[in-house]
Parts: sequence; C-alpha cells; structure tokens
Amino acid sequence: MLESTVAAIGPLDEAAMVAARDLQGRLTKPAGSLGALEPLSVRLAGLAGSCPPPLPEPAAVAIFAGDHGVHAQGVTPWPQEVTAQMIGNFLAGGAVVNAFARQAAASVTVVDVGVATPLPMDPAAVAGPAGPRLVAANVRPGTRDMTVGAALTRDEARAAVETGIRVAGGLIDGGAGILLTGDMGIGNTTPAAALIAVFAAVDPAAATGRGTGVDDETYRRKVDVVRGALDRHAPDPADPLGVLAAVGGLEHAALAGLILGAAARRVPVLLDGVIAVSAALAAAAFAPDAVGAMVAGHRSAEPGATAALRHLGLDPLIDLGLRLGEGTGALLALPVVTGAVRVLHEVATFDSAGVAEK
Ligand SMILES: O=C(O)c1ccc[n+]([C@@H]2O[C@H](COP(=O)([O-])O)[C@@H](O)[C@H]2O)c1
Ligand SMILES: Cc1cc2nc[nH]c2cc1C
Repeated sequence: MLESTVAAIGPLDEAAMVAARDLQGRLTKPAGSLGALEPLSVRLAGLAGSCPPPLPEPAAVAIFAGDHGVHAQGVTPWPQEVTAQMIGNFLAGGAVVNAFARQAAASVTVVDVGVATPLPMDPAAVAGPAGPRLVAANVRPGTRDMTVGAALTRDEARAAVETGIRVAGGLIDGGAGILLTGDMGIGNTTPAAALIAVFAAVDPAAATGRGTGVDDETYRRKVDVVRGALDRHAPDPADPLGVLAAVGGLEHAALAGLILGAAARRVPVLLDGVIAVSAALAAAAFAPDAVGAMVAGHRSAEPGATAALRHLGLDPLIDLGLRLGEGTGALLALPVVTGAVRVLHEVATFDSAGVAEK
C-alpha cells in the first residue's frame, strides 16, 4: 500500500497553473497585491488539475497520538500519561484544537497509533455522533528508547505509515476537501528533532527546541540525546522507512502516511507545527512530488520547524509563536487557504466589472 500510494503521487498540472496565473492577472486588484495567496492559489489549481480548484471544504483534522520510549531519558517535564489523558480531552471537546475546530467548522478525528497507557474513558461514551471520533489503530504501546535501540522495527514503521494513508483515504472518501495535521505525544519533539537533523542535514543543536518548555539543563540533555541517537543509528536519509524506524515516532510515521495519502488523491494537506513538518520531510523523501500538496500552516516556535520548512521550500502562512501542536496552528491558517481559493471563484475580472486597467 505504501508503494502504490507513492507511485500515485505526481507533479502539479502545468496547464491549470497557467490558467490560474492568467486569471489572477485579470482579477480586479493590482497584480501581486494578494501576496503569498496568489502563488498558493496557483499551486492548488495545479494540485487539483483545474482552475479554479475546488474550495478546500469541508476541513478534517486528524490528530495522531503516540508515546515515546525516549521519555525515559528525561527530555520532557510532562508525565507520559498526559498523552492518553489529552485524548480524553480531545474526545470530550475540551482542548484548544476542539475550540479552533468548532470555529473553522472542521471535523476532528483522533487516531491512537501508539499510546502507551490506557485511555482514561470509554471513547464512545464521550463523543457524540457528530463530535470527535476515535480510530483505534495502536501499532505498539509507544516506541522503544532510540538511545538504546531502534525506536521501531521497519514493519512497525510501515504499519504506522499505512495507518496514516488509510486515515487520509477515509477522510477524503467522506468528503473532506482539505486535511489538517494534528499530533499529541508527550516527548515527541525529540524524535521530531532527530528526523529534521537527518532529512534537512542540520546539526542536532539547530533542530532541537524546548518543546513544552524545558529548562536549560533538560534542553542540553535533549540535544545530547538526539546527537547520541544519530551517532548510534547513522540513519540514511534516502531510506525514509529506515529513518522513521531508527529515530521516529508512531505519530510521525502516521503523519507522513497522511500526507502521502492526501498527495496521492491530490487533496491539499495543511501542516501544523514541528511534528508535522518533520513528518513532511519523511513524506518528501518517499515522494518528492508530495511537497506540491503541502501547505505550511504556521511557523512553530521550535527552531527545527524553520529548518524543515526551509528544506521543503515552504513559507508558512502565519507566524504567531505557537508551540502547542494538536493541529491548532493549521486550523488558524485554514481561512487563509480558503480565501486564496475563494478569490479565484468569486472576484470579478477588469473586463466583467468594467474597471479600467492601469
Ligand atoms: O506543534 C509544535 O510545534 C509543538 C511544539 C512543542 C510542543 N508540542 C506539543 O507538545 C508535546 C511534545 O512536547 P515535549 O516537550 O513533551 O517533547 C506534543 O504533544 C506536541 O504536540 C508541539
Ligand atoms: C497539557 C498539554 C496539552 C498538549 N497538547 C499538545 N501537546 C500537549 C502537551 C501538554 C502537556
């Protein structure tokens, strides 16, 4: 399934992009006055293969949750149980992602791809029929500690990637016009930093940040943990499954799959923070053309996110200093994406409106 998905990912449609560029030039506004929205609208036309491309509606957020063996190295101040507890919060509608999803009229799907501790409540009891949905797809109860051995076997990494592909397919079959990445996993900024260091070829110190907010001593340890894991495994960036297995996380692997699944169906995928962009690097290593389907929602405060976005050649739409995850930054950026496409649908041309050109 991974191989057939990768094989289905192709380049942007040049004719649709030419048509979108031409249309942008005829709309009643000075050329270029919509800044980054103009090239974004052109790219989305190329992705859809039509001008105008469909409005990116409805939106669906998929939050992949997993735990991390590297938690044992003291890389985060938070107890591991918070991952499972926050799933309870997502399903009850009480997290920031739920508030932003209600505002954006986006659905919320929570995917347990590798949580280590029991979920706190019966998900069916908390989520109403139209409320957040839980997909039970636990590959294993958290990764192994990457400082001791490989975080995952190749088969486990593949199972997580294919879970992400399946979730993308299910959401798109259900009518979603855009997918938004979300993540939850105490400790997951450490494997995100390791993935970014490998794929973007930057030093662990440049890829590692303070995550949920670690002190100076923990930050130094975290950089040492990332450096030690990379020295130990020497992962090959040309072998993305091997990299995900060595130093990744189950939610990172599943997010790479979600991105590949969206790209294969030519549906845009709006990236959230540092975990999403680390997974996007893996997706791009599987299929370079997948970058055409990616929209960078925001610039996470994590330094690794900027390194990853630079490597992908993507400019984030908003920059608010967010570092929460869950899909929150992607949800805040969604109206910008919709606006970029709506312009192609609704704005009059100089000709049709009888407005003189310069
Ligand atoms: O999205 C981001 O850029 C982001 C930056 C820092 C932290 N997070 C969230 O915080 C958790 C990981 O932080 P940590 O310090 O435990 O590695 C995890 O649940 C992420 O969703 C997310
Ligand atoms: C409370 C809390 C909420 C989160 N949401 C995403 N990551 C998180 C980490 C913590 C600790």
